[in-house]
Amino acid sequence: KEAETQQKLANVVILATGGTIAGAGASAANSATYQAAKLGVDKLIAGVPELADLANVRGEQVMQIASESITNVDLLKLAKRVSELADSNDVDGIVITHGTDTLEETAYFLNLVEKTEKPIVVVGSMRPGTAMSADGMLNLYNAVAVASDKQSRGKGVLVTMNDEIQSGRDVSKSVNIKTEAFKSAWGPMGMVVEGKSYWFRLPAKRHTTLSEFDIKQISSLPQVDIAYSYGNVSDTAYKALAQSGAKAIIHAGTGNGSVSSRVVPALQELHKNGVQIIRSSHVNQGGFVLRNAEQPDDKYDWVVAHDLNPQKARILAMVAMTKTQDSKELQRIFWEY
Ligand SMILES: NC(=O)C[C@H](N)C(=O)O
Repeated sequence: KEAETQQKLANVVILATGGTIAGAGASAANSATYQAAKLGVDKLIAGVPELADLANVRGEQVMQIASESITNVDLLKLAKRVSELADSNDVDGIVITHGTDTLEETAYFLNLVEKTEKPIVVVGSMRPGTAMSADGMLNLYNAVAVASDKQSRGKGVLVTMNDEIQSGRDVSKSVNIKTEAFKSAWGPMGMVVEGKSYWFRLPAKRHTTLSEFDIKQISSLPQVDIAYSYGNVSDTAYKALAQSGAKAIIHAGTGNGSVSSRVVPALQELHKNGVQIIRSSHVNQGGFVLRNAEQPDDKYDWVVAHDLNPQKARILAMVAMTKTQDSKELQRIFWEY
């Protein structure tokens, strides 16, 4: 009987990378003061025995770090392992446990480069497992539920936090401390409640199998950096980033991705020297940057990130620049993904 149920259940692999979901604090009252990336994947799985009701689950520790320390090399390593597993006949779905600080970047990266319809779900927690009302157990349970559900196939990389199913493209950490941290300007795709998914919308942007990018063809990522804008900003950071080798600079602009008159000349100069300038917005609840609004992008040959926040724009620019250095092509890619 047991063997029969095992056969019917989906095979889900949990790839653990660290983060608060694997964190531990000194006491149950420590919901914000703790060390991330302490618990191994076997302990995470053992902590939620109910996972066995949802799927045949096995774990792999890909790395053990807080997500603010993830590098491009780590990102490639993780994505390549996801791709190998997705190609394997005995894997139906993949869950990635991840710190929440850069979870949105990893989820978007995988959404762009993984050539599979199999569900890939990225999940984290806002409180360590040792804290009162820890959110990691339920988030992980929900992630495995979504990853083992056939309905989740072909919907792009997903994120399950706080009972919501979010698109890995759209979702962003919008609040810290609170468990309702992950929001998307375009709303969640669905809900997951007591192990069952309820879907309401689909992503309109190209992803996974419909993406022109493939992790199997990517062995390194170009240097793309972000410069933050504010009143009284100078061009120092932009120039320094270019000097350190940035192939593109994401302008984390005010409002509509506006650029201070003190910075415009430097950006024109940097672009003449081959650095792509990509205008995004750092407003909190979803920027919306349009070409030639605020700045004459056609004239300067700059690119706009549209609704992508600066950190997501960096991910797309890196992926796009593995294939093209042409600003028109980059702009097409920014509209389509
Ligand atoms: N809630 C978290 O996971 C935060 C942690 N700093 C991380 O990203 O690894």
